Amino acid sequence: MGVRKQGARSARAGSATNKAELEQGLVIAAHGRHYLVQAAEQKLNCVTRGKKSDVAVGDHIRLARTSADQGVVESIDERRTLLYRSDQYKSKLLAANVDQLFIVVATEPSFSDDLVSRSLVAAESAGVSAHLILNKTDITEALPKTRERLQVYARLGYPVHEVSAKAQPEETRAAFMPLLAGKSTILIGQSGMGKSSIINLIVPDADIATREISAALDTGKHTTTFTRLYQMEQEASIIDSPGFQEFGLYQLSEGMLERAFRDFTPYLGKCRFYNCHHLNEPGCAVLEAVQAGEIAGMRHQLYAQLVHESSQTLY
Ligand SMILES: Nc1nc2c(ncn2[C@@H]2O[C@H](COP(=O)(O)OP(=O)(O)OP(=O)(O)O)[C@@H](O)[C@H]2O)c(=O)[nH]1
Ligand SMILES: [Zn+2]
Repeated sequence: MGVRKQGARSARAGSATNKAELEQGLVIAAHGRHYLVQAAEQKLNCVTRGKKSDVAVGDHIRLARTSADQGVVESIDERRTLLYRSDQYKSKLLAANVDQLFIVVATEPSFSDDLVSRSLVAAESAGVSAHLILNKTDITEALPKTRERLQVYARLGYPVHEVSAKAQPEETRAAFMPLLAGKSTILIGQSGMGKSSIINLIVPDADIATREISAALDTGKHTTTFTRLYQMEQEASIIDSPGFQEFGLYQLSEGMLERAFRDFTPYLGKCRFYNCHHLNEPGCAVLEAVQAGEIAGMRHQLYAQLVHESSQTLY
């Protein structure tokens, strides 16, 4: 998919400075500074120069070969989108060039609204569309309450798809396929939501591919601790990322934050002060909407927390 050789003379060790001589590749897995890259005919184990690790899974890169199955990343092609999170000290790239983010939640165990909203904010600010996948709908006792919890996101226009990877595998597969065709999709979710079960349903050879990638990158047995990309039919690709407990967004400025909250959009520009922070200013249209119940209090609290985080950035 989109991988082709650049010119007949492919690059040899260190000799390639001309872009046209470099080979093109797609980064399909990342582990520290080691990347597995799908080049024209084979997968290559690549490293970056120096200490840089600014390559993301999903990146289209130019590489110079250093041996039959190894190479050095020389440049990264312009990205359509880039999803990343960050803490106070540094940012961590999640995936490049994805079209959509699927957030997997479940009836059980309970999911975190904080992580869901943070993921949505990351998607909004990256220009990536976001969908919620509600898995384990077969656990009927917990279904009404979970649906109710997801209403806040559905009202904002985020599609919520109900599936049951275990109880209705065929229906689940059928529900996913049209959503994936022609797109690059990243799946994220907290541990236990059923993300692996879903990946195994929609990517038939996921286990084998993961073992191969793990062996090639020499990651040992910890097969789920790295992000990987599966290329599928119908020009679709799926990125599976390891579960995480935190989703720092320290990189987002206040201006980016207010725009990443869809619920704020109707009120922006309507506050008494043109430079309103929407935190405690008099005449703030956003705060009035929170008081009137038009914006969920939980969403505004997260906004305030993220504004606080963005002021703590040390890089
Ligand atoms: N009842 C029910 N259980 C499910 C469903 N899908 C997955 N599970 C179960 O939920 C548990 C977690 O599923 P996984 O697919 O391992 O979840 P995960 O999100 O990948 O979790 P980690 O591997 O910890 O990251 C397993 O015991 C699955 O069998 C479902 O649709 N219904
Ligand atoms: Zn305001």
